Amino acid sequence: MDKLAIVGGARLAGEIPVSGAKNAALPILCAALLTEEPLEVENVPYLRDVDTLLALLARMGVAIEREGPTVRLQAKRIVSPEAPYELVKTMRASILVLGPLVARCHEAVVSLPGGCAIGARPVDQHIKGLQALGATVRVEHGYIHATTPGLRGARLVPDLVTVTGTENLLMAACLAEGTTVIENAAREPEVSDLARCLVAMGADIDGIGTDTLRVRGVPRLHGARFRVMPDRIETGTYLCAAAITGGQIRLGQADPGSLEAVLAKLAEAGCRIETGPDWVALQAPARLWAVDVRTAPYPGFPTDMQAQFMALDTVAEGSGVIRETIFENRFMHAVELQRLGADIRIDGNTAVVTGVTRLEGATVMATDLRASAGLVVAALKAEGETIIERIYHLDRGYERIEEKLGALGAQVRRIR
Ligand SMILES: CC(=O)N[C@H]1[C@@H](OP(=O)(O)OP(=O)(O)OC[C@H]2O[C@@H](n3ccc(=O)[nH]c3=O)[C@H](O)[C@@H]2O)O[C@H](CO)[C@@H](O)[C@@H]1O
Ligand SMILES: C=C(OP(=O)(O)O)C(=O)O
Repeated sequence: MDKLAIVGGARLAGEIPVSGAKNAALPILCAALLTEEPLEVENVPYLRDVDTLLALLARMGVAIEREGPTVRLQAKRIVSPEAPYELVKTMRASILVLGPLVARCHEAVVSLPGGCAIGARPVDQHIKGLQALGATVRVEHGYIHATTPGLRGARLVPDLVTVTGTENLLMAACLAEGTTVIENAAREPEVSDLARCLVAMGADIDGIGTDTLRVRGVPRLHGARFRVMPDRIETGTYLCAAAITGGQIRLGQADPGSLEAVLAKLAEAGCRIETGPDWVALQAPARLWAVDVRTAPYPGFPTDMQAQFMALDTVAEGSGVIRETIFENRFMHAVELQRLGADIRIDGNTAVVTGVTRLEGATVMATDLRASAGLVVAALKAEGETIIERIYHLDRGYERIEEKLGALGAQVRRIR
């Protein structure tokens, strides 16, 4: 298993480009299931999760060609509307094939994703929504079996804000007969990116970017070409990496408008932030101030940036209170940060982080994707060498991470 070795202390400086967003690319690639015509998706990042999803789509009979960051998919005929446990267990986002398969094939058999390091993560709201659209759904032996004579539009009100739940129901609604209204919809920019791709494919969707999506079903969707938005979480992670080292960086091909809550917190921590239409630059102070963070659905502070900010607070001036409101078990990085010398007290969903003047390199274990990102941020500041084990988590979501950090002057190498 690959490991990452980071020698902390280098001040990050320079410019790198942001990759396409994992969490937008995954649902958009699944949208290819909704049409027999070709869908050409640009700016698709090279990530393990993308490989997993493309393998799953290929199994279903989707023809796939990849040329650099462009992926061309054509689902002329779906040979098997099934997503097996072996693939779904390695990537929860595989659940995103459920809505498109039910809409297009009128049947689907998709493994339940199961729990994962950050929480139970049930998919009851996906199922409830599909039932309201006229699917018969039963869960048996760990699989969701859904069938329908044809979906019909309905008013859907999920009990909570769910990102992939909204995406699944949005894709299903595009081919349902009549109008669907999704209230309490997730407003994450990745949901809007998917919606814009669906519109490019001929879907009729109003309310994009709001919490009420109105979809007038159409009999068929057609092919399209679509460019995936920049990854706001990757952007935020590199900004944190620069911030903790007292650095100065510029990120190109970015979308600063999609990460206002994160930029505001970095400014509160003492960083100077400048933005342009497709770039963001950060200049860090010699020492950061600790900031409080409370995760919330968009436009609130993203849970996917919580670990990276916990890392910042470990060496900041003062104390920061971090509240995780989305996932019930997303503080796995705290114990690993303590191994580097951090002062963190956990009480339920709250972590109180008191800044220390130095962290020390140690061997730590990555437990999930963003926990790993938090450890990378901390390791860049820690004195001496930090070895991060199990970095396959990082490879799920960060394209060429050691190359990008290296280009900014970090001392980082992959141990194979
Ligand atoms: C591939 C992708 O886009 N992943 C993102 C997506 O995950 P994902 O879409 O899985 O997260 P959700 O928005 O669905 O989860 C939000 C909360 O709702 C709960 N819930 C969700 C669905 C459901 O049917 N029942 C239920 O109880 C979850 O357990 C969680 O506590 O949004 C999360 C929250 O921004 C991000 O951290 C993930 O990076
Ligand atoms: C939690 C994440 O991904 P997933 O929903 O695929 O587990 C993430 O991107 O931080």
